[in-house]
Amino acid sequence: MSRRGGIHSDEHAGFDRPGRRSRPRTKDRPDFSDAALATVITVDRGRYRLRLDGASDEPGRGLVSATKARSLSRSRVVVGDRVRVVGDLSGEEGTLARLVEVEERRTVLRRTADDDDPYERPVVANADQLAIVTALADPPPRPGMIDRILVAGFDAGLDALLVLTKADLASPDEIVAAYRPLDVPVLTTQPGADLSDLRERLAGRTTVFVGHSGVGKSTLVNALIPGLDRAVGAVNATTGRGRHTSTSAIALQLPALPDGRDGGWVIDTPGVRSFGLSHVTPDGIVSAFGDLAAETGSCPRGCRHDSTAVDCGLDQAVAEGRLSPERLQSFRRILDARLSAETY
Ligand SMILES: Nc1nc2c(ncn2[C@@H]2O[C@H](COP(=O)(O)OP(=O)(O)OP(=O)(O)O)[C@@H](O)[C@H]2O)c(=O)[nH]1
Ligand SMILES: [Zn+2]
Repeated sequence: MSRRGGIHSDEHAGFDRPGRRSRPRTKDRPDFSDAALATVITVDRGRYRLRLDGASDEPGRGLVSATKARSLSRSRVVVGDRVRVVGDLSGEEGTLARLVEVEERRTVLRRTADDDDPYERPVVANADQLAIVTALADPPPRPGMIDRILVAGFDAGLDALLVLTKADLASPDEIVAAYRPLDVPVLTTQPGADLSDLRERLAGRTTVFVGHSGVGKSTLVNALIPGLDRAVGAVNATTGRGRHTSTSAIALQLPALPDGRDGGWVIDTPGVRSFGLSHVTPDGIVSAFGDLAAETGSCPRGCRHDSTAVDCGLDQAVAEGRLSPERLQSFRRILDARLSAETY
């Protein structure tokens, strides 16, 4: 993976002309290390909405709009990116700052449009956790989809969390049982539910919310952030924009916990229909599970660790009692989500 200007530019690797990349860059590149730091909270057709570091927590403070400097024209900047910004930082109506540098990403959640798409696209940068929001009914849960999103999250090194909505309509028991062997925490909600467990899980970290359209993700985000009115068509206090913002991801700050701790950030993403995984390798998934990864040392080269694999170290670990068969079975179900071409 090559780096340029502090950003992983791998997503467009296929388009890069060779001469450009080898150009020496340290000598004449301006030094922006003193420029203000900010986080990208929305991206809308070449306009970036940023929140400056150190701004007060009051809604609407420290927000500026920016465009990318020409030096970044070929780098993709996504929600969650940490950036350096110069120019007019007043945030006043009509002002436009200039985004000059993207800091190295801690994590990148990626997806491909579908499994045949050779170009992986970063979706969100620097998240800590991925919350998969699924309704227990209306629409019914799609375990294949949950698994695919989980795979992308594990591959990105994010912690996973399953949030089951509409618990007033159906029982969560089956899904809870399916994910227990993988140690994925499962929380349930319904109208009027106490969200303190969820708030606790979100506190102090950045969590990407991903889910199929109609599962109640906006309802949940609105419940977490009083006064937000997400996706009801009204102008949004945080972004100053209307309903169309729900077609792109947005970072939203959660209120502090009752004891004063930082509530964390949610990155709400638009309802997904598919989650292509062609960029994910079996070893990328295995590495999310330390105990399993430790057992793959004896696997033959190129082992896919799936149920058809021959001499896989994971089977040996079960045979020798170091790994529970349920955990291996659940892991392989996840792996199948990557290997199958199924999309939704
Ligand atoms: N019974 C029940 N209905 C819910 C619950 N949560 C949300 N709903 C309803 O489900 C429908 C979809 O909710 P939204 O919050 O718009 O779902 P979404 O996932 O944001 O969907 P998109 O906006 O299409 O991405 C609405 O009619 C909600 O009132 C719940 O816990 N129980
Ligand atoms: Zn193996």
